[in-house]
Amino acid sequence: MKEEIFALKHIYKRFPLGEGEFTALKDLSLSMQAAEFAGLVGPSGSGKTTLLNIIGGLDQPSEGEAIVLGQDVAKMSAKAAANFRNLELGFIFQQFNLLPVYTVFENVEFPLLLQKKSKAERQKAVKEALEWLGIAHLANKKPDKLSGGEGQRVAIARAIVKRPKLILADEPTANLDAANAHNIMRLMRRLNQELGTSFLFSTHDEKVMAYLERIIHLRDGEIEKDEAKTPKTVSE
Ligand SMILES: Nc1ncnc2c1ncn2[C@@H]1O[C@H](COP(=O)(O)OP(=O)(O)OP(=O)(O)O)[C@@H](O)[C@H]1O
Repeated sequence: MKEEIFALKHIYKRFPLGEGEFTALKDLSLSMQAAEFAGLVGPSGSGKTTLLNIIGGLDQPSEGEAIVLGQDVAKMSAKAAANFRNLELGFIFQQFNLLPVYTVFENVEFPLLLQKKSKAERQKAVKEALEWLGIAHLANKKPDKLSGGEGQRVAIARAIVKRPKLILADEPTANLDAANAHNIMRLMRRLNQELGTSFLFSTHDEKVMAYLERIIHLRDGEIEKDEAKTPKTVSE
């Protein structure tokens, strides 16, 4: 049997709006199995980021059940959710979110410090992650000395260094040119296939969609279509 990565049931998310409220997610149910490479697509405001935030324990649903890696993120305290994110999940954002005063090595090491790993474990894991992404030679550079493609590789190394089962990637190619966007997608697909890491993207980018094997179309906070497709292969 395949391992379930998350299962959302009848999720509603309401935000206060003026005197009333705005419903950003409406009775949404969705699940994902281990090693899937999937994406949320849909018009601006359709609820993609809101949904990623709920799965990532960054926000809580107003109603419904959200089990992520066996844990009920809808009922966690803020502290428990932060701990869960540090231990279990990888995040990749369009702005990379690297810490400017630290080197590439230190940026990638950071999640392992939060996990209180020993120095020897940290060094081994960071070295492996940098090698995986082909950026070992950048270890001592500061983020402001990196190109966009290099910066996003560092962000991916930071996300995979703790070997999470699930990586959430919100518009990861938005700040990259076409060649870098393809390179980054190929790398993530390789990580997905070789390490078995599940990825859930939020994207408007056709280049990202080409690599996905499942596309979940959102509209006005609901799933309009959940489509399996044949992805572009990494060698294309
Ligand atoms: N904190 C908030 N307070 C009020 N409304 C919010 C909040 N966060 C999101 N919304 C609203 O919920 C809806 C969904 O937003 P969300 O950011 O999830 O959309 P999206 O599909 O990710 O859009 P984009 O593609 O532009 O990033 C939008 O109408 C947005 O204005």
